[in-house]
Amino acid sequence: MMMMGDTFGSIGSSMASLFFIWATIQQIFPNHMKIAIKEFLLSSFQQLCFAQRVSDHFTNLFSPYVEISFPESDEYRYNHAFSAIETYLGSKATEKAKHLKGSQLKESKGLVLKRDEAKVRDEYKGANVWWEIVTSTDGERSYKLTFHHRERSVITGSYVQHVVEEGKSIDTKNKKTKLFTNNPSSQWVFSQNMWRSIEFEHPASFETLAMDPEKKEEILNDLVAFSNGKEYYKKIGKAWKRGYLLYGPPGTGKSTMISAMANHLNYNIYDLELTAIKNNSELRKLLTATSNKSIIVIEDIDCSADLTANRIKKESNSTKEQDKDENAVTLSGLLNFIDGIWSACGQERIVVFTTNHLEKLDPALIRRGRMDMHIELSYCTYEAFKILAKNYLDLDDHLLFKKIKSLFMETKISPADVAENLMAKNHQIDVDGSLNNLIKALEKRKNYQRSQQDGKMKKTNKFRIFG
Ligand SMILES: Nc1ncnc2c1ncn2[C@@H]1O[C@H](COP(=O)(O)OP(=O)(O)OP(=O)(O)O)[C@@H](O)[C@H]1O
Repeated sequence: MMMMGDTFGSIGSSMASLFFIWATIQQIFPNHMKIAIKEFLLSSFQQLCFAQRVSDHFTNLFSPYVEISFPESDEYRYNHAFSAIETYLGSKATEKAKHLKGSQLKESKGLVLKRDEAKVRDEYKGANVWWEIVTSTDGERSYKLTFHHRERSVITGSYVQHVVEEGKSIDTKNKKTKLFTNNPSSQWVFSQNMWRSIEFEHPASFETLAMDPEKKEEILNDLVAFSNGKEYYKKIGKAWKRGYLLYGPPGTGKSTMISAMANHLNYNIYDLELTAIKNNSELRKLLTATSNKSIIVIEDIDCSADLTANRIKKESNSTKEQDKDENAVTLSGLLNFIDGIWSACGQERIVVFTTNHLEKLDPALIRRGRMDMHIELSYCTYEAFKILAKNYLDLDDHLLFKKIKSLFMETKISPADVAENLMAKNHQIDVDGSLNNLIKALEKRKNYQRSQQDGKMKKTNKFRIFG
């Protein structure tokens, strides 16, 4: 197969020879003969170029090979297929490669070893293909894929897609997760700078999350089924997204669970601060700028903007409501994103709302189908305590566990407060000290809850006597 580079190479060497001959002629022949020789040489060179082009044309016409090119940028935009191909080829059989390249990128989890060879052969469903990186004269890089024309349907039908998807999935596995927060619109520059991000390094995991093991298993299975559900969502014709509503008192692990979700799935987190958004149009721009494989979080949704107002009241005053739509983030704006047309703009998105006050939320916002799973995170149970004891004290059992178990049955305490008592002082684990601290805290709380209960009882009795 004749390649473009080869053509330039052979024309270049012919030109060099011509210049050499011309320099020799200049010294040997008289002037009148030089002109005739020059004309002869020029016409020979033109014929040579023409012959070369014709030869290339015929070589390509009769060559059984097909080539596809994947340039690094396409119409001034970065071509993401290029980097996916690069990752895929880089990861291909590094153990067999003789030339490797090691790099530690800022956004990558560890040292990455890649194959560093210009040409790579690959095999797919019995078909052989060759990849080569080529650089044009103006420095533009592209990947050239060559294969036999009889494999055309398998290569264009599924191989190319397989390479791009595999490359993207390797990138996702290696990539560090990020935590994004929205900037106020005064800082946006032509749809840029909407979000600022930092590396997300929270160590939370489902293993260390203290909650009922069965419930935890159910959530974990749901998340995994979601992330593997591409074909399923396509089949049923629904946007590939899922909503989780996390509710419960403060310190029960709602934020910790979001971190565990992100770490488990390797998704980015977009922490959406609704109070920094002026209207629905800004909300829409922000949400469409989020990436796939991400968790969009609105924490304390009951406190975020005016989303809890009664819709019946709104409907009775629709013109006022329209004005408001343009000047504020409204419930309808948010609902529109969650399951309206905008939700289909992205793939593989999880939306999480958290609240301490479930009763304050508009039922439209949390109805099933929008928020697919309602997860209650509640006070610490003995089962949850055992997970915290394992995390903080590396302990499966202890003499004091029996007493602690009976106290948990009568006392409401958040996992955050339990964790606080078990936490090592000066990084030295002190099992007895920590467990005794916890027992004291539980007893104190038990007495407080009893006195509250007694107070309530007295009030009710007073009411009965004088009522
Ligand atoms: N279920 C839990 N499992 C493990 N640790 C927990 C759990 N709940 C709370 N904690 C600990 O308590 C701290 C506070 O918890 P977290 O912020 O997740 O609670 P929250 O429910 O989001 O609270 P808030 O409603 O006040 O935002 C965490 O950093 C974590 O150490």
